[in-house]
Amino acid sequence: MSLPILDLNNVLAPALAEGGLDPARLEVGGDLQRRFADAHEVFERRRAAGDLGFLDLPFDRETAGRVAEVAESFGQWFEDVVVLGIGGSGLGAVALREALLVPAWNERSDEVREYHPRLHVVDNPDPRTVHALFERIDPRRALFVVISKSGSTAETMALYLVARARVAAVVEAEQVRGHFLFVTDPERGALRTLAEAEGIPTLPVPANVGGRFSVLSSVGLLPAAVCGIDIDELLAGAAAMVEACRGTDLRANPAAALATVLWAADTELDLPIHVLMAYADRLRAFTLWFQQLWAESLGKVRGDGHVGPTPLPAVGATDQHAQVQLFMEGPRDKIVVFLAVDGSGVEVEVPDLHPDVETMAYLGGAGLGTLLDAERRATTEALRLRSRPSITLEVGSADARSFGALIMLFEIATVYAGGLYGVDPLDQPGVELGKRLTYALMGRHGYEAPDVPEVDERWRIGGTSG
Ligand SMILES: O=P(O)(O)OC[C@H]1O[C@](O)(CO)[C@@H](O)[C@@H]1O
Repeated sequence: MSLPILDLNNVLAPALAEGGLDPARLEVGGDLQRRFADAHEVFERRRAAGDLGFLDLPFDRETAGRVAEVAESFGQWFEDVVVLGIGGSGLGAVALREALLVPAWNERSDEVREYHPRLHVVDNPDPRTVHALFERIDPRRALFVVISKSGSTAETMALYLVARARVAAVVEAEQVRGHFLFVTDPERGALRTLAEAEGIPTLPVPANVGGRFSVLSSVGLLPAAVCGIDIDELLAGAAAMVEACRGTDLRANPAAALATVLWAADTELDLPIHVLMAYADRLRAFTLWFQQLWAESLGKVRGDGHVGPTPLPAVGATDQHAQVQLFMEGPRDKIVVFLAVDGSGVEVEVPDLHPDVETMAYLGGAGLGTLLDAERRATTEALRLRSRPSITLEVGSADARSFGALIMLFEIATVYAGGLYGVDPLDQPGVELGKRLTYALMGRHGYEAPDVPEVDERWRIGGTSG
């Protein structure tokens, strides 16, 4: 199978006239290669300690079989499947649905229904979203898949309670549990306890797989399989990428090259903003999945300093008319990773209706896919001409197999990047304080209300008219 190709030319000298990395530094014996070797050692140590459970997921046939069984039997009894989960427990399902099921991101994807149930993913406890969902679906015909590794995340618990009450209002008491499936830690947490007490079916998130690395566990596989995505292909692509990312030779290990170049871009070239710009609507949600992965894994305290790149999602050609002005002429603090997708299989020809109108004639007879790809190549070249670096990841057709490979590439690169930055990419201590303060504000037992400074009304500006 063909795996994504990582093209580094436009971050290297001489293609980049100014500020490019010297390619010799990436060769065997080069200093970046040696620097990566240290990060690789950390990675291997953690792998041996059993911390990197996400690497085993593509080979876990038992879980894949169980997921397929649940999705094909239980899952197909329903008209609507509603995933309730946030962060790593929701973003992966959306990325898979958008990439592999619905071609256009801005279509009402949840209204596409043929054989499979419609898949909805609710992450935010926004009352308008939740209200609108329950206006559209019939809880008697809906399955709620509650996904939470910890089994305690406030947003997900609240959404579960709402869903539970909505179901209980319209079905017999003994049927309520048949409308729920929990995806959670195999041993711990409130969802696990509840499932055991009430006989609610569950699927596990392995204890050594953290939320943002869990898309290839039941967390992403179940929603994907329910709506007809070929999870075997997805896992086969991911497995091939695990095999491809071994060793310390940057020219033979794409995740190593990606992580090392992005780390060097931040720490040496002063390019701390890492833009992921997909030239396909259907990869927009993937860029949001990447944003969580990169931000939550790498934005950390190290010693007494703070490190971490800022991931910035973008979509071409849309963002050529929004963010590219900034990328071209704004501060030199960005490196763009382009996702180039081969649109083969689907092409829409532009008809040659006005051969005499100069602004339209050249488009006649071309394909929209050809135009989109030309725009990507042109943007890459425009950046290069201004010595603004970019990387291109050619992801092929972005079918289930290559998408699985792409997911694994970024997951492995993230752990490598953690080693390069000298931080633990698997934890997220920075989100705890906000969680505790929310508990306090919501009156959770044992959490004290924060001591908020008095508000000075003079600095609350606006709000009245006339
Ligand atoms: O799966 P859980 O435990 O509900 O957590 C949801 C998300 O919350 C976080 O812990 C913090 O934002 C993420 O890492 C995680 O993906």
